[in-house]
Amino acid sequence: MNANGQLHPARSVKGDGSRRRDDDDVEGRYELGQYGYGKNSVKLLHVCRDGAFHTIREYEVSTHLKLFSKKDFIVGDNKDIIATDTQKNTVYILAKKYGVESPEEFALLVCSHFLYTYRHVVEASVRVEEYPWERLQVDQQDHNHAFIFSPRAVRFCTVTQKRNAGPRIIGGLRDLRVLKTTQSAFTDFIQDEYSTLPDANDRIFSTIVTATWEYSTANDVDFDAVWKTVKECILDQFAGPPDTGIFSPSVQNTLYLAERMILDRVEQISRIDMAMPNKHYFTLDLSKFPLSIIQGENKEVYQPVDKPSGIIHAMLERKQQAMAKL
Ligand SMILES: O=c1[nH]c(=O)c2[nH]c(=O)[nH]c2[nH]1
Repeated sequence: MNANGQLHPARSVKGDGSRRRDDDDVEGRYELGQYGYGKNSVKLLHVCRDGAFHTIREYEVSTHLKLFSKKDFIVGDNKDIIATDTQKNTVYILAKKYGVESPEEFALLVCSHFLYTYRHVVEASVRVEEYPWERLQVDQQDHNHAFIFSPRAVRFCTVTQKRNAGPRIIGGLRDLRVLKTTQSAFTDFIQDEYSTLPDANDRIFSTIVTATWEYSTANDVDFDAVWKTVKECILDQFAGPPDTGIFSPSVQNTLYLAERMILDRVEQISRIDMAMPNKHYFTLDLSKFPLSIIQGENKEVYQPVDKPSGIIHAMLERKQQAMAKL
């Protein structure tokens, strides 16, 4: 606490209360645009020990701060800098003091710590990426303290908070790679002098899904449950029931239906943005080879082609009147 009884002195305010303006270009010719600094990828393993039953969460945490003053950039005055090394230490200390809940809750905690502790921080942004550890099962029984890395999809979030404003919480999922061998077609598209792709009534559909979504609130959200629901909706719309599957007329339509299902299921999500590259598995025309080698139509051997890939993306958001009702 300082002499004025302030818990957290506003460090960019001079003794006489006026703001320092020594952060403009000396000759007034240029203006600094977006700026900020922080620590990327602070690696953290948190172990929660409940007797013999242990739970882990492993994160990479990136912290970014925007300070009121730009004097560190412009005149080389470091007095306002919260060193990136200090930011790294803060991540560990907060994890030790308060534990590690979901990525979103931990990011909210780190953001509010920086804004509360340093009055000259005008914006804090924290990204958390979670390592996909799953509890090991032995003979269908959960292991007390052993885990297996199951990289089915990477979970991440970004929380950004400006001083005197609520947090903006973005949840995310990436690297969810899926493939199905039927129930996908692509027909009826423009055929003109530039086209060579024939209609496909039954093709392989494979993609690597990325999704990011924005929460309209931080209150009473079970972030872990929401992440699972988002993943389930995407898989549901991609795969459908185990015996029959679900028909996809295009990547576009499958992507849209997944987004719609997510907005239907999770009312705290205000918008969702998804990208699905079309990872091509081309049908090989083997008809020119002798019949003694090739028996009938080839529906077994495909050619995976990584690049180029199609890329389909769309953002779906609630209309304003629907938001007002929430
Ligand atoms: O689902 C698809 N959407 C497209 O826009 C497209 N374009 C393409 O060549 N193949 C596909 N598949």
